[in-house]
Amino acid sequence: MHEMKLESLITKATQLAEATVAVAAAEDSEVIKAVIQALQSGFGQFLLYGDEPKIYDLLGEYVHYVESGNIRIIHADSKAEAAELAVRAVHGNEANVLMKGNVPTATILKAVLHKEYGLRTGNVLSHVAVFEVPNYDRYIIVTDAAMNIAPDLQQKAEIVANAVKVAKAIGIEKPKVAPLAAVEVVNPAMPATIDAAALSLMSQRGQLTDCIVDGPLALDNAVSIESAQHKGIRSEVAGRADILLVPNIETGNVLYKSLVYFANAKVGAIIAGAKAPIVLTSRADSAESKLYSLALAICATN
Ligand SMILES: CCCC(=O)OP(=O)(O)O
Repeated sequence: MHEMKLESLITKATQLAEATVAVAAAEDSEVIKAVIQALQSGFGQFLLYGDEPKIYDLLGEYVHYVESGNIRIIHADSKAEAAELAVRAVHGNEANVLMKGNVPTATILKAVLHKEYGLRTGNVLSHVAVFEVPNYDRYIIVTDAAMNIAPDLQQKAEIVANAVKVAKAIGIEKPKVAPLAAVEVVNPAMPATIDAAALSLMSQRGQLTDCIVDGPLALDNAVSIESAQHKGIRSEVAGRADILLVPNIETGNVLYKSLVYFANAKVGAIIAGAKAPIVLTSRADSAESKLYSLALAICATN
């Protein structure tokens, strides 16, 4: 069984090669807290783009990190400009991790996808969120809550591949993947069930590697062995899923926020598949989640 505490990613991040993180719109108390906690834990160098006076104000007694060179502040007049400058820093190899600060997801993604200075590689970019859920014995990885609106089958296959790489980076060697739907049988009127069945066959035929995909599964029988047994579902994945592949962004975003707000889950989240990992949490997520996301990004760079 892999270590399933997000805290363990912080220890791992301190043991890996030094990373430089470009933060877009760093003028946010939770973002600054996460940056300080990362430096106190012993990982990361930070380029903070945004409203310089506000960032200085938020740093308060920790301004010595600017004097020591662990933090550099670069003023931007708007959130869009901060996003562009931070993305350009990664594009130009000044930084090897990008972080969303207090900027809407759409604004940072617009810069990430920019044709001239963006971070595309030709792969599908997708959001991967790793949850530590109270009273649950393993990480739950949800993909995609933030980037792909209504992925087709090919995009879903690439989203799975991105999530599998992240799972491996945190010690899950052969993750079990549940493509979620509202039911656990193929129903021609429900496209998510047809894609789930196709992905399962792709897994059996070796078109999706380093993982076991089986679905469609509904959320209950993906994560609860009791539910799977009760419903008589025979599957290697049922009740033991590591990765939940959601059919669309609405399902993913609602599941992400349900886990945080109703289940008190902790999360670390990034976008994978770009030139560099992108720390991408909700603006409203805690400093702790942003810290775990930074650690996850650093684990994913190595
Ligand atoms: C789940 C991360 C994407 C998201 O919903 O971000 P915001 O809450 O900042 O819009």
